[in-house]
Amino acid sequence: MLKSVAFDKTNAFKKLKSHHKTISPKHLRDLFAEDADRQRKFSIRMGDIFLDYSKNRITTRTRTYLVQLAEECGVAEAIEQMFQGEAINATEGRSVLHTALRNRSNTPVMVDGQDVMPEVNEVLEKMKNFSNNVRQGTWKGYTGKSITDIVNIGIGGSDLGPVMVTEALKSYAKKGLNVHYVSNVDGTHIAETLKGLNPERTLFMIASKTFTTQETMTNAHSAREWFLQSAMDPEHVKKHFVAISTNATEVAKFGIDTENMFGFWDWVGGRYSLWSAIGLSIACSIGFQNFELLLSGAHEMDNHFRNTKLERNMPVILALLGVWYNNFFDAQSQAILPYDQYLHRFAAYFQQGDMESNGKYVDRSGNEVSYQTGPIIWGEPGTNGQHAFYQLIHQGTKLIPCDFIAPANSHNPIGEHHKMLLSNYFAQTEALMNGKTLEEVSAELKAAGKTDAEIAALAPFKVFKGNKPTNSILVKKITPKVLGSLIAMYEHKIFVQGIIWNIYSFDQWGVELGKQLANKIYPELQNDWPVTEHDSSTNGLINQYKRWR
Ligand SMILES: O=P(O)(O)OC[C@H]1O[C@@H](O)[C@@H](O)[C@@H](O)[C@@H]1O
Repeated sequence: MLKSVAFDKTNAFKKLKSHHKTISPKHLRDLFAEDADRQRKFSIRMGDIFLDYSKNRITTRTRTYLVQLAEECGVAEAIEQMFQGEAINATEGRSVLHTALRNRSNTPVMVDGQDVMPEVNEVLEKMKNFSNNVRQGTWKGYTGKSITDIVNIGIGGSDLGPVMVTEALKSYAKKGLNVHYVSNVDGTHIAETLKGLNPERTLFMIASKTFTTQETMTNAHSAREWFLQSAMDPEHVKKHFVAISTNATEVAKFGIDTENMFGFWDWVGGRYSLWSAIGLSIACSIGFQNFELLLSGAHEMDNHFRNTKLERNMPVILALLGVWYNNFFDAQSQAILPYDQYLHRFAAYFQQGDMESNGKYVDRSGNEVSYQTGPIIWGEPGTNGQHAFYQLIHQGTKLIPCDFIAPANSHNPIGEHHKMLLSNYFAQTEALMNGKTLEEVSAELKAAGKTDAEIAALAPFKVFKGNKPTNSILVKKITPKVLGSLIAMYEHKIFVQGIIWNIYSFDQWGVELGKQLANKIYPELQNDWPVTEHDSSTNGLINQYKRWR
């Protein structure tokens, strides 16, 4: 069991609270001026990933206190408890072992006295054979033709991870094999996806841990109907539908041959499941060898996380910096800004990863917390974001800590593009840190020939206060291995923050209420009678809908 430590009652918290008073008036520019060695002190390299966290509002003393906070909150013990398969997801009574899915060293991982690695490897072997067959064209559809299109039907963790990785590794994708993702219960999603697809050459992957999720099952049934309009015979379903699930009974009920079912286990959380059979569409797209490299990259980060002392530990440091801004500077959000078009779904992926994990207000003792927990995660790829929302980051009133991610090498080294992209990447964190003073602005306006009166009128609008904290994560190239490490880095960051905030990061009860109410309202939409049993707003909306439909 994870111990419950009142985060805001720790000694380190108190120290940080008073230390914050000395740090908050300081400008990052001064912190750099005071210490020429700052980058060396505040950076970590692991393999092909370099984290520079020197542009944060910290000193070595801040780091010492933050590390003490992690120690007092039991981070090191919690890490071991997770890796060793303890049921740390207490409210669901489950272990949390996505790390076992990528345990390339194959050491035994025990759950309830049983080593899970043989089963993990068995499913990987099945994924390997299947993905090879699809890619080589030996898996045939009902008319003997090979597969050209895969449609993964899933939502939440059964969609976001596979989409993000497939997009991120598109340059490794097999030509002539297109992978599509359908998640939304809005019929438009499946209708638009199926337009132009040939049922003889389309393979559906129904990805759902529970195999009961309303959106996924509705889309899966519509896909089967679409398929049977051409194939006619339900016998053909088995050549075009596979399932990825923990629920064999429901899979069989749907009519999918359990031979074509890829299993995983309840100790894999949905939002941590891309490493399991949920990643089958990824393996088909980039090939199983590359999928294994993705696992290896994650495993490398797992080892770093498990074996590196806290102050040199990338996920731990990222987590502590997040806590620093969230709980001492009252920052509400955290931006993830990848300077890589292939990572265009990266922030969206970690929106679920982080917000579903740490969006909790009850601590591990069952009491309401008296401090802020998980931040709002958001972001878009640079440089698009620069021309959209960076204005607010630079000159708005909110403090937004940002992670800037970029590869040193592009998969598409066309002309000067990558150098331009990276010059923006470097420039933004520099600008956010230094800002631009009134003197600098005035001198610039003077040089441009403005009069003193014009300068006085215009200058205030052109001042940038700076002192905006950023992390720079520079990687060699977005390869499957590097991507695996990056994802695992963020996963563990979320874990550490959950431990420190004394909440349970691996359940998601907050998604249930809306589902329950939707199930109650659904039958009410079957007739034209006005509804009266809700509040006046909900009644009014439903009745307006009924009048208009
Ligand atoms: O994979 P299934 O069971 O369809 O769940 C899909 C998603 O459902 C949501 O309500 C959340 O609970 C997510 O964590 C989960 O990934």
